[in-house]
Amino acid sequence: MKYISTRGQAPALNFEDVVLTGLATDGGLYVPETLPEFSQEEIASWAGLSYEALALKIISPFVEGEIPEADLKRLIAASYKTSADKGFRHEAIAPLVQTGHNEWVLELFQGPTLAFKDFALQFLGHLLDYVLKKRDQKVVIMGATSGDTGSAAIEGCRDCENVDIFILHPYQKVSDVQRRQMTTVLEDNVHNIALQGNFDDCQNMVKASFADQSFLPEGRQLVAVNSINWARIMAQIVYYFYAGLALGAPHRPVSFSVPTGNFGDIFAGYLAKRMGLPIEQLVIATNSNDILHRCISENDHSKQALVHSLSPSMDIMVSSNFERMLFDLHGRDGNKIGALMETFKSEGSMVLDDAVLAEARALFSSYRVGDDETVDVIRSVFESTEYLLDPHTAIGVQAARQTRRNNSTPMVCLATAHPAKFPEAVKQAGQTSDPALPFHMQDLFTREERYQVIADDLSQVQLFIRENISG
Ligand SMILES: Cc1ncc(COP(=O)(O)O)c(C=O)c1O
Ligand SMILES: N[C@@H](CCOP(=O)(O)O)C(=O)O
Repeated sequence: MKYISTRGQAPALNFEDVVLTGLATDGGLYVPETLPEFSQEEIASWAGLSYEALALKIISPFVEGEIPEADLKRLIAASYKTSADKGFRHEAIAPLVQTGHNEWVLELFQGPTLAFKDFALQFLGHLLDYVLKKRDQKVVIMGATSGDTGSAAIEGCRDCENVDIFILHPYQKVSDVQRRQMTTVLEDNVHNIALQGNFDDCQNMVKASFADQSFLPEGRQLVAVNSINWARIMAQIVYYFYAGLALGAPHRPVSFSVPTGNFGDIFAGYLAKRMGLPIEQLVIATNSNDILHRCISENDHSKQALVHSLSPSMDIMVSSNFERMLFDLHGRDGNKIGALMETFKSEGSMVLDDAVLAEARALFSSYRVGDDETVDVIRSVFESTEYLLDPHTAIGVQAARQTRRNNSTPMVCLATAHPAKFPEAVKQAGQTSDPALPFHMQDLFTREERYQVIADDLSQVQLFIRENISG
């Protein structure tokens, strides 16, 4: 399988090189040159497979010719093991819970750091360890987080011998639980930077560093743990198939509502559809940082000031993976995407052609949910079902309810995080005590923290990284 850049000017790469490369040299993102497609019969034959067995079916074609099946099987088994602390806390790995008429919540927060990021980052950690040992290579991971990617990446990579990991989070703009999940990991190869800026500033800094890596010591290269890394998206495709099969696909269609920020998760859903899963509706659910909702509903893809919300992990204005979507919507014309992204960078906005917009609207519904509505949904779902949603999941549930076209098709709302990560929103929704953290995190607030506050200044951040890379 070859991978090509969305901007058409970078060399095509194989899977392992794509995993280690992050951003393409032309600033684009890597996507598979061709997408595997599964027949309805083949998908039907997967009914009842375990999560690991299904992951093997879906991931195999993407790594064919590079990772032998026995090795891939081992990586997958290590990534999706059940355990009370370092693994998934539910036998089903991604269990479904019914919250309304033909409405389901897919619990993607059963992993070690309580967010959907564990699905891809547990796998990426094992994959990197495997590839780097094979190549006898050391790398530097640099990642940006609005709260969840950071801890999942640290958890996934803390035991990788050949990795130094540097995670940038926006100072004082992630929840206390999220920050402590990252900053209480004290291994020598783990470094947390609290950047005096917002998530977009963190992400810009990461992208700028990928574009010019001359600040690194000789022989080191940056590796991405954000969803610019293709392996992240690939691993996330699996749970769409898993939920769809559990609800009767491919014999009946299924819909998904996805709390959206960087557009990685819903892009994985779009790919699942193209690979053969009969998905009827894909809902982009945003908080008040609603550039994607405005784009789909009004053709207004313009940057606005980033607002700090009760769903901080989705406080994102520039959604990296939308570029991958635009690439497909523009007939995979890299030159067009290069020009479009340049316009967006220089003018802060872009307008889609009528045909492109029409196709985007055929593929996606969208809805924006502000903080008050988020709190109301957490409260009302709890009152009717005693099920406690986290604020991001609540946005997905509300967007599903507001945009749903067909009640006879199961609607799956992706539960992207555990409510214990966001006690503030939960309290505002009328809960009198904080949701309990799982057993392995009960001492989180007594653990020692280590992090560095740094100004929103590229050279200061790069200096910190350079000085802290292991020898
Ligand atoms: C809890 C949670 N929900 C939703 C999202 C949005 O996912 P994506 O960035 O893949 O759109 C994120 C992070 O991005 C998140 O951490
Ligand atoms: N919500 C994310 C933001 C980064 O998104 P990613 O999927 O590109 O890693 C977070 O929690 O950090």
